[in-house]
Amino acid sequence: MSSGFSQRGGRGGDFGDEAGFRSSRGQRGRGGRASGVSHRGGRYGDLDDEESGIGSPRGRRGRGGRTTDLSGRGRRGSDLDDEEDDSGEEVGFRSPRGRRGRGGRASGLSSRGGRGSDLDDEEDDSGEEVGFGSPRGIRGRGGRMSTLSRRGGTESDLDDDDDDDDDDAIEFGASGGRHNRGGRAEKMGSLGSRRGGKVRDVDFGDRRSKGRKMSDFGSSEDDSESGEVDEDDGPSGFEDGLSGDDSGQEDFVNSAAKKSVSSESVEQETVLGTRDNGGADSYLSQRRFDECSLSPATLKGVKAAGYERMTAVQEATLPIILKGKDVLAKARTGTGKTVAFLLPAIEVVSKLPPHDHDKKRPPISVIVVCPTRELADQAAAEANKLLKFHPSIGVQLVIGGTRMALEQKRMHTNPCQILVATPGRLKDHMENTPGFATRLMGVKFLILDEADRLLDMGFRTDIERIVAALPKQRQTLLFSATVPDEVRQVCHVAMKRDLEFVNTVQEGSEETHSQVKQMHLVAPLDKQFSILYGLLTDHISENVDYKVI
Ligand SMILES: Nc1ncnc2c1ncn2[C@@H]1O[C@H](COP(=O)(O)OP(=O)(O)OP(=O)(O)O)[C@@H](O)[C@H]1O
Repeated sequence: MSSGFSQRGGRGGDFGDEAGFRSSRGQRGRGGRASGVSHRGGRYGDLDDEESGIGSPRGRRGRGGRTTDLSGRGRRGSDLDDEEDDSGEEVGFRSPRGRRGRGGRASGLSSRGGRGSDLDDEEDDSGEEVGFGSPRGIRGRGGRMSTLSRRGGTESDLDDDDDDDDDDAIEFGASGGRHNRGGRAEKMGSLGSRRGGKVRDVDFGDRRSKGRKMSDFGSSEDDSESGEVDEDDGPSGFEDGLSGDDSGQEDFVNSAAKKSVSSESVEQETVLGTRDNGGADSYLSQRRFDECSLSPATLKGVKAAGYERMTAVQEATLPIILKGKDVLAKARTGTGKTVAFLLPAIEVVSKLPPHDHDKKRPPISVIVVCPTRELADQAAAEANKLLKFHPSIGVQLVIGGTRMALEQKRMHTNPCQILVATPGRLKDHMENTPGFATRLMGVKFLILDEADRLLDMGFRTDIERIVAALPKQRQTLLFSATVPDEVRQVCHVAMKRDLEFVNTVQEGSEETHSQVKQMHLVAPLDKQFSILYGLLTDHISENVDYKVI
């Protein structure tokens, strides 16, 4: 699981005195184990932080902890003097678990692309006291406390016995949905099939309901012609289901989803605190992997990886992919896409005739193209995990930023059937690595992960070149969080006419999966950065697989 704090566009001060920020774990949460805070388009100014009592969400009284290197540019961006403050001012930051934290440990945050802020944590004598309350309503020492609504409410009530002046208030709320007082819940349920249209629509039932079968698969109707098509001869189901703008498409594909959503409302669990595991597996469907036609070795790998039940995306796409169909899956990040496309890919490779060892190198059978190195790295790691009981299948990673010669050597000495790559580097190998283009003639499976992002990042030409260099007789999967025109155009170029569109994103739903915990905070502008800093620091120190956006 990964997480990220998203602050798009660097909107920090829209709330006047009460400037709020909201975090959403994994919102378009790429970048994997990033060790940095990336501020897209946002700039932080220099912040003078009066006594910054940024405590741990766990509430350790982390006074005098490690200080910080807060800069991607190698400079010290933050000086936190965590001294005892006897001025009377106390900025408190309450733990989600109700314990008070002050001071707080800090560690190295890098600020990629953004400007590091200077945090001067000086004593302040203003007498201001700001408390950061617990969601459980336990009063923070010396500070205001927050009573946080547990049900999907993002607005926190700050009960301040002493002071009604909201200017100083720091609120901390949480929600599976933004500003979601009513507790909107993500739901999933039966997967309907648009017959003839090849547009599948995940009907979002109650994800949190227990013991109920949630997904039902409609049969895949597939009698249209196959084979790669020209750009002007697009996939038929695709045209049926996806013409027009994105919102229109969603209306089309989600009508069933809308119906079921309106009929049920689901109690939102507390999402404060990243380790409050209350609904940890709520994103899983009831369908188990062993109900799928996976080989015993693959199933053993799945089990060894700790997966038993499928996520919604896996449940919706796996059976179709295993039938050999091209699939365009609209799915959000962090929903289990990687496993969804790797398992069928592994199955395809495992069924291929054994490699003739007289030949120099086995052909590459699967190509996974990811937009970033981190994502590629994650996908390769996941593949290795799942391949535990397929010792003859190898995975290689080719990504920018590493020495090509090294990759060439590795590919030469370690034959691989599954290649995970970023587009630029893959193209480089196609053009410059002897024998590589020939090995690509064996490709049976092409996966374009996060296609919208690949295109956003300007990889369209590279993708088209890659597609053109691969055999036409292959299966192609395209996963994307959104399906704008450009993605559709790539589908036309790269996929078969009878592709199936599987939409696992509920119309109007948040971009982020409900399983991805979210919280928001309303704080005075001058405290925002220090609070964010404390949150991130704590999060990073406690979550090995953190992801920061
Ligand atoms: N069926 C499952 N059961 C339990 N955990 C799962 C399952 N499928 C995937 N996971 C875990 O969920 C997390 C997210 O999965 P994954 O990385 O595949 O999502 P993703 O949609 O590909 O995300 P990203 O866009 O960040 O790559 C991973 O830690 C993965 O190990």
